[in-house]
Amino acid sequence: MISIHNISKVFNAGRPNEVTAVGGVSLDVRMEQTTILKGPSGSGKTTLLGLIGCMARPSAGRIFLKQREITSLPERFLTDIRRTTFGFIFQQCNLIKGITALENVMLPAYPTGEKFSTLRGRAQATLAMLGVEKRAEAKIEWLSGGEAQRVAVARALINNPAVIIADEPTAHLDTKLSLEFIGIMRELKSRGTTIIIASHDPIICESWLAEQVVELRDGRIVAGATMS
Ligand SMILES: Nc1ncnc2c1ncn2[C@@H]1O[C@H](COP(=O)(O)OP(=O)(O)OP(=O)(O)O)[C@@H](O)[C@H]1O
Repeated sequence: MISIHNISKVFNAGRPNEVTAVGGVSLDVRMEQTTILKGPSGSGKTTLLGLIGCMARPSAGRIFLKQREITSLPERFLTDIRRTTFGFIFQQCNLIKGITALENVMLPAYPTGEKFSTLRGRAQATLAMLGVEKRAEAKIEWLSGGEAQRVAVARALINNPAVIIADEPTAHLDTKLSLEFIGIMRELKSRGTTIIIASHDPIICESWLAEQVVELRDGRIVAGATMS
């Protein structure tokens, strides 16, 4: 369980342009389930994902990962938790051009200090699991949209994370690719992965992925919007 207790994130605190992106959110994310954060643009979805995934620190409140309070841990512990617990899928894939699909997948695992050949083998196996092993040596700019999406998922999986965090993963995909993405998530869920997705795409929000839906507006949970 990831327990979020009264968490807030304020940007530019004390300045005229102060923004409360997340204001007093409390939420339990169940492991091995899928949770969707939905809400209009600017409602705080990305910020909340970043807080859950230890990419940013909250201004107030606490987060517990399997009963361990992680909010106040020193940065080096947070980096470690981020790397071993979470895999991130971004809106525009965020793959690095100029290097190959395989190299992109391996990148998040370099800091683990693992042997290069072991890491390479695991990256190849992950690409194969997603059906894009034949594109391993292709540069990112040579990939189709669907291939790039699968490589982005492979990169998120390389450190075998317990939790996948995806921010608007279908925003730039057509219906076919969006359904493909949902299929990949189904496979991950069947392997016991916890999935948290920020999306306002009806294809996602009305799919089986909507096990727990949390609706945000102006950085707060809309009353009565959490369902399971
Ligand atoms: N680094 C930042 N500095 C200042 N304000 C920020 C920053 N990041 C986000 N915000 C503001 O916080 C609010 C919530 O933004 P956030 O990106 O979390 O919303 P969102 O629901 O993910 O929106 P979208 O769907 O458009 O990505 C917005 O008003 C945004 O402008």
